[in-house]
Amino acid sequence: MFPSSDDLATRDALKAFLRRAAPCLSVGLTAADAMTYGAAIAGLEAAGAALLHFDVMDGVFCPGFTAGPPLVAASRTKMLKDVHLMVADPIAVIPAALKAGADIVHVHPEGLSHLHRALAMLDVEVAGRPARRVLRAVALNPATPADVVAPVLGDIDMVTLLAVDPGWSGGAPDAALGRKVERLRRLAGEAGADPLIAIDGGITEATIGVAAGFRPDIIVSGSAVFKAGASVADNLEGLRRAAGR
Ligand SMILES: O=C(CO)[C@@H](O)[C@H](O)COP(=O)(O)O
Repeated sequence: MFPSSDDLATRDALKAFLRRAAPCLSVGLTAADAMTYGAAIAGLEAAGAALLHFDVMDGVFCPGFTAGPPLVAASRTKMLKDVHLMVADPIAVIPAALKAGADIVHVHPEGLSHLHRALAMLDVEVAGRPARRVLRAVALNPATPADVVAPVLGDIDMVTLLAVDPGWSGGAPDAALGRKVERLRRLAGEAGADPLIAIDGGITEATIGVAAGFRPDIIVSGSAVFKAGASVADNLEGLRRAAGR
């Protein structure tokens, strides 16, 4: 469900809250009908979703465009705002994402010259909420090795492994992704770090069991929640059941 004020007190408390719900679903709002985003958010809250995932696309880093920080700001919700910056210049977008109230911000290292700088920009309090810091996340494309995050494991709270290139669809969690999760766990252990691990892309009722088998803390799903035919509540329940929750 939703985090209590104790769960929100520190980054570690928030990570522990998300781990208690593992695999916690982060639901991609942009898969919903844009004319009904408000109703979609209300439906997710009623169905007990804890994380609302925003795919921010700029048409440069990935195909397609989405509304970005203005949509994050306009989305009034008790869910945590999980913002995935799929943009060519995250450093330019981070200030607006923070101002919009993001609780988690993902940056991609691919094409980014200054990953440390971007992560340092995320080391701030959540906009408008007291004494709580943003969770700093790095998202990796399927072809990007887990080792890329090794130098920054001490500076991040979460790593998201994509099963599909940003902006595309059709990927699915597979054995290679499982090996990448294991490699990430090993790197984190060596660094004395303990990031949340998320899997994103190609998640359906048929594939979520494979993803859950890799024991991630978070699984991102959009289309399988909003476009799978049944109601949002039933689709969420089906995903949770198939994930073994
Ligand atoms: O970020 C990406 C990659 O384009 C997506 O994986 C979405 O985050 C999830 O979308 P669905 O495939 O679940 O609709």
